[in-house]
Amino acid sequence: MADKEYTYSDVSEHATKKDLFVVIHDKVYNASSFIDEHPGGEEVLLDVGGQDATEAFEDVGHSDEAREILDGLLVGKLKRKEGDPKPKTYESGGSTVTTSDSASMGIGVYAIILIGGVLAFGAYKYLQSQQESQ
Ligand code: HEM
Repeated sequence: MADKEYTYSDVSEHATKKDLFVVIHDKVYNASSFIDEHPGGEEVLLDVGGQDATEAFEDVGHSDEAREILDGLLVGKLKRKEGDPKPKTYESGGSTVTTSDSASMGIGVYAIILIGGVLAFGAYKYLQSQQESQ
């Protein structure tokens, strides 16, 4: 059953509390048995019912336990057709994507510190040579 393929339009037909499919990382999950137990409430799950919930799910930073529950709800995988919405937020199939942004920020900060250091050293050397020539 878990290797059944669903298109977006198949998934979008399951958007009620008793029959609730969500797509996360191109896999299709039936969340209706879990919705009453969801610590984040039923409202958020109903909001993404029948749609791609990858971004909403990853934004919350769900635990490994949440991912295990997800495994148990798997009903199939998503079959993409041309014109379907693009997969959301993940490029490498990994779980966290926002890290690349902060990594490049980090390099920028180091570059500024490095340039500042080089300039300060140059100024120090320059003043030293001025003093020596007096
Ligand atoms: C079928 C998919 C989902 C499963 C199996 C699931 C499971 C869980 C679990 C087990 C927790 C407890 C904390 C943790 O272990 O991370 C949790 C918390 C939470 N979930 Fe989900 N979740 C799903 C989808 C979503 C979606 C689509 C949203 C949309 C925003 C969402 C929003 C939240 C929020 C806000 C919390 C935090 C609640 C709190 O700490 O008060 N969840 N979820």
